[in-house]
Amino acid sequence: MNVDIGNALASVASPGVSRASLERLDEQVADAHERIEAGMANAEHGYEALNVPDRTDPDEIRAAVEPVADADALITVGIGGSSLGAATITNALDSDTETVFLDNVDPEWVSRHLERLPLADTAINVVSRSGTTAETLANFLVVREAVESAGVDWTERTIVTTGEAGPLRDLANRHDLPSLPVPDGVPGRFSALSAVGLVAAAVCGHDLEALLEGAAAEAETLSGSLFDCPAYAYGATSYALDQRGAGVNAMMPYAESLETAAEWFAQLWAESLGKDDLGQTPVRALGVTDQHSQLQLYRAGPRDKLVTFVTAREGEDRPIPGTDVDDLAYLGDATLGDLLEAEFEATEASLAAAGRPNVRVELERVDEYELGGLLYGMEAACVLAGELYGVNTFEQPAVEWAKKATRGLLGGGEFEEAAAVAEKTELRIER
Ligand SMILES: O=P(O)(O)OC[C@H]1O[C@](O)(CO)[C@@H](O)[C@@H]1O
Repeated sequence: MNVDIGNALASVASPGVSRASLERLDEQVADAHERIEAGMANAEHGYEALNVPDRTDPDEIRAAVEPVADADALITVGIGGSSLGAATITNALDSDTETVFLDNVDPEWVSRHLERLPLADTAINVVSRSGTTAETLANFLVVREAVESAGVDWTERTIVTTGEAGPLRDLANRHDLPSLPVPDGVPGRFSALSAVGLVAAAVCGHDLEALLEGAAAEAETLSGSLFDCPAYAYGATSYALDQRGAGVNAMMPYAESLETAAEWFAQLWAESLGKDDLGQTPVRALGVTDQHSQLQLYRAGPRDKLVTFVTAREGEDRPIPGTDVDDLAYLGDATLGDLLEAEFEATEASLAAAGRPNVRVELERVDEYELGGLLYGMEAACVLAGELYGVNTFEQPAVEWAKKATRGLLGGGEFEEAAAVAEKTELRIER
């Protein structure tokens, strides 16, 4: 990925970061890079995430999915990092395999999917690092029951990706299921380029080597200066803008195929940096669509936002037919791609004209190689930002309270968190 941080400079935007400030910050980037390099070299927890492309074996993944490689449909049962990386990749690329990501426990939504999928020709990709995530286990049990009710042997349709121990590992061993390990020392949100994200890509027939080559090429750009490394430039600029008041980061890809990438980024950024009362709030947005909804706030609301545009320089195009509507005649000589690009450039310029900071992340096109670079680049940007914030980038303790409360509410043990639920302060306004 390439980045253009020109519209984040203080000469353009407020908040903005001066070139001199970036040069001073670059000293911290150099120190952070040394820590990152050492962490990678020692396979330290978290930093190991940036070694994943070197550690992932595409042949091992393809061998595991071979029994279901011809599936017409794929259900991935996982949540957070155990779903969003896979969804980012498969939702961005064309495939004949229909993909469904059960990463919520909304009963109507789950039932609708199970009723319409060809379960006899559906692969089941169960992913959980811990193997204990309630939503994933609950959805797996529901999917297994539905598949059995359809007269299908679920053990012939299921692949498991999980840790060395836990209920899912036990299940895989007990039923001799094809299974893959999750990478040691890699938090789920950083594991898109491991089996966690690539099993789904393999079932869909995507080029795993290209994904990993794109990531590896991005890894080669990691250096001791933000001025030589797009990922560090993005991470450092986002951090610097947050320090100057841009506490929100709207991730706004100008490609439908990258909509899920914004959702993946939101977990990566929020769960890694949201600690010690610090962190920048990611907002999922989409161009051109959100020009007709959120742009008003981005351009004229509080000066508390960075907008991150992600664009692809090349892509399939389609002409706009001529029209006899005079006011729209100018469209008749254009293509949809021309319109998309013009709207992106106009929106980028409209924010700059209003002094609203924005950064452009550029891909050549949306393919496996570029996706691998984007995923790796944003992971590296996040690791660097975590170093600059001085937070523990790779843990997520704040999510545990609600898990305990949930278990308590469902009779899974005595948890004071569950008791707190009953003590809710109420002020009900009823119809
Ligand atoms: O892969 P697991 O262990 O099921 O966890 C799923 C997700 O839940 C979290 O642990 C947060 O609860 C995320 O960090 C993780 O990606």
